[in-house]
Amino acid sequence: MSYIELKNIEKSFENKEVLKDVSLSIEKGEFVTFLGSSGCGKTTLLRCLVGLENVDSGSIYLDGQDITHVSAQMRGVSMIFQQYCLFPTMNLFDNVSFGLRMKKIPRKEIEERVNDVMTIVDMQDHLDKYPYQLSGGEQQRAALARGLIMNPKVLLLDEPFSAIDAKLRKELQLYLKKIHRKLNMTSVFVTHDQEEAMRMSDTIHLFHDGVLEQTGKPNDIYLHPNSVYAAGFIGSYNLIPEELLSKTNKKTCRRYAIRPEVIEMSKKVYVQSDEYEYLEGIITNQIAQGSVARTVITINSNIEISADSISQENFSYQIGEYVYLRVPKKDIVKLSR
Ligand SMILES: Nc1ncnc2c1ncn2[C@@H]1O[C@H](COP(=O)(O)OP(=O)(O)OP(=O)(O)O)[C@@H](O)[C@H]1O
Repeated sequence: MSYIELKNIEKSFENKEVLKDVSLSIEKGEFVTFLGSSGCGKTTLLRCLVGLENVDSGSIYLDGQDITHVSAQMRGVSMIFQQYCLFPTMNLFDNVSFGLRMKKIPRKEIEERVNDVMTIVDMQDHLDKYPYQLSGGEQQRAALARGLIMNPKVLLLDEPFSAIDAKLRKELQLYLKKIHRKLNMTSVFVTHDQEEAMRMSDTIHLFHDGVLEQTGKPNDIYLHPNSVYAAGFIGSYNLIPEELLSKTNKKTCRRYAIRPEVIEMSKKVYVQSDEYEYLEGIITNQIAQGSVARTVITINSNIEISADSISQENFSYQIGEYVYLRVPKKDIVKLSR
């Protein structure tokens, strides 16, 4: 049995099914992410895991124990929220030690544990400060310390960095990974940001409309999405109808997915080889994305394909220009649904 097992979880709010027969398992020490678009049920599943929501049916096991009906306080799971949820009238020492004080832990032990945990999040010099005296990133680190101090069996993080600017967010992501490696604490992270999920996770569970759509290692999901939804959500795949690729003129519902970065573009017709599929069309847009540039090519006047190249290569092309494309067949993903 895995460290955490969620079995056939169902949950509705006001007759709306939010979680539909969700089953997944998490290993001890793993960093997993629940990824999916807004409203797909990620936070609800996290709240069921921590015990803030009851499931309608299904079971939750932690470390071999059935905790489905165990109260949130008794589960040994800590949750860090998007809003830092620090008490504004308490300094950091009181904020971080709050849970231990509620448990009537002796003062000396509290001081030691606060010191340890504030050293881990690199905030040992801020104990006397109040939340309003801290930056957003510092507040989130203090919230993390408040979760860690309880020595939870599992740390749950609900979009903890979504209110933080892009640069600091990347720093905190690296920081959290470092802490995770150091403490080897089983962690479940919720985000709708695929890049964040790719960067942080050992395993990604991708959700769509209350259903677990795909589970895998970040690179596996990136290279082998199994559905139109997964391909659209991860890696900005181009979705191509079969008749366009195979040149058989077969009209099927089957779709293929191609990542923008595997498409090569040329002003001249390619010499044909069995290893490639070939397309051609007109450049209808160019989008600068820093070091990478995205070119949009319209094929058969109605299908748009994005191709990524390093920005400098892209300078030689113009909107309106006719171009030839080739795609290695090994990089074309056949979608099963
Ligand atoms: N307490 C509640 N009462 C009624 N509906 C709810 C409640 N909590 C969540 N929902 C609904 O359940 C659905 C899933 O919500 P949830 O917060 O789990 O989604 P999410 O994937 O975490 O989205 P986001 O990324 O926007 O937070 C949404 O339609 C939401 O409106």
